[in-house]
Amino acid sequence: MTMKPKDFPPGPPYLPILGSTLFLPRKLVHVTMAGEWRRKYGSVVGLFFGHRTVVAICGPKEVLEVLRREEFQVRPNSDFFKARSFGKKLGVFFSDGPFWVEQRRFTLRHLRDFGFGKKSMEGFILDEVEDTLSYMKELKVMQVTGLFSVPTLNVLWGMIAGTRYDRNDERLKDLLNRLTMNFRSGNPTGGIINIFPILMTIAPGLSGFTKFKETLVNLQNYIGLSIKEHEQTLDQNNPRDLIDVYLREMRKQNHPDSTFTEQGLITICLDLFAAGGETTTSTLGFCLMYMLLYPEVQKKVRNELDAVVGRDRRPSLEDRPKLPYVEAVLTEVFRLCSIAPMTPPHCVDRDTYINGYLIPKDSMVLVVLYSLFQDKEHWGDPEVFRPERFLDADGKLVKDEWMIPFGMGKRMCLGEVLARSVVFLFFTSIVQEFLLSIPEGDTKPSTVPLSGFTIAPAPFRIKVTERT
Ligand code: HEM
Repeated sequence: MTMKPKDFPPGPPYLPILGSTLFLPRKLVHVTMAGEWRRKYGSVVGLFFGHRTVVAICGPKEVLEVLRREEFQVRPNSDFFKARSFGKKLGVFFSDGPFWVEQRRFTLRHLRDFGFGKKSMEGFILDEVEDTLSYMKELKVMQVTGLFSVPTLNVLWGMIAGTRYDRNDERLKDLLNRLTMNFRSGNPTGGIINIFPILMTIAPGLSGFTKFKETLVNLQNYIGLSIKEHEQTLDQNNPRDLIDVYLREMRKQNHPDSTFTEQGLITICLDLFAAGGETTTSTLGFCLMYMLLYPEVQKKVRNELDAVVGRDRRPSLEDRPKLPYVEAVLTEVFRLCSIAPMTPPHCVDRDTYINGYLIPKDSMVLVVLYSLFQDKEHWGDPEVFRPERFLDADGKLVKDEWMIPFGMGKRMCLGEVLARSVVFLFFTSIVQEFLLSIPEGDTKPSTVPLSGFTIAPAPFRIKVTERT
């Protein structure tokens, strides 16, 4: 029988072996955690995944506190998470300690060199924007799901591997579809396999692990192939992309304790691929959805773009400070849609306390960002789409400390600058170029999202009409 430690936070019932598993909601876990559970048990909720102690942080004040405190910045030692990185803690997403510090710093620094936060990143993105606009012009009516998958991936892959793919590349389409299925089949707790890693061995088919593994191996091979090509053409003095600089570092640090290995490189590429593609694509999908649902907001965005940018050139990142209404709309989409309603699981590296409750060493910590974005007391009408909440009486953008869709502190998203830039440039260029509407005969898109590791819009179609 699982023993509840003294001072462990209250939470749903738990059973021998199964722990609290039966009482976990199947879909949109974060909604139950920030709503029903917070009301019933408080902001810090204790759970058991099998024998493992787990704590869900369901209140805004506590979320901000946990993201600031040092002891919460490690990742759980999970066989399932390690299954995606050759049975080890590699890459950036699920690693920690000095290994993570070195790899995160290196990745961030070199992505910056190849375009993060600099003009050259804008060039990568704008090429993809033009390609997408031509595609939309041709189709006129289209499914939004999938519309942005290849272009957003191309931006990322351009910086990582120096290549871009055609929208119709069959192998890439297949990989993206599988990746999306993996994303949708899990949930931010890591899902059933994370709770019972034994399922990977005793019921791989039934638990979904076989499919997960198949996609993973496909992706690893895909990345591995690109690494081999880079190895053959590497010029140490003229690195072309992230893979080149990583290979150069591997050769430089050629000793057994080096954190730079080929498996490590594959995992970093996989992390960026998985963390960056689906999230940015879904955000853009939601942006378009809200433009269909709120035509008056769409009109205001277009008016602001016409006044500030005009129609003779595309919006650029330099325009951002002059477009407060656009920024308010994007912030409201980030708030209301909560693409990452929970961070990937954190963990504690020592016994610690929050609100007087014990969080035992090695407990998994689920951080519900959604609780910040939906707090009634803070927002008044959190369920309403109202970009004006981020503008003051003079129409200037108002910063809100609770708007942390990319997390906060040491583990905060490594791709924030890139993601915000991609979303801004695609969104503004599309609204500048087209009038967006619901296709004749279609019903209004549903704002009820699809569940998964992250949140995605349910499929809907859009009609684009070129402006005269
Ligand atoms: C709208 C898009 C995105 C959103 C909302 C988002 C959100 C987040 C959040 C909430 C975290 C977790 C922070 C934590 O664990 O406390 C995270 C981590 C991370 N994100 Fe993003 N992200 C987005 C796009 C991207 C992109 C484009 C990339 C890649 C270039 C990326 C790479 C990562 C990585 C590598 C981590 C793990 C960082 C670490 O553990 O040190 N993300 N992201």
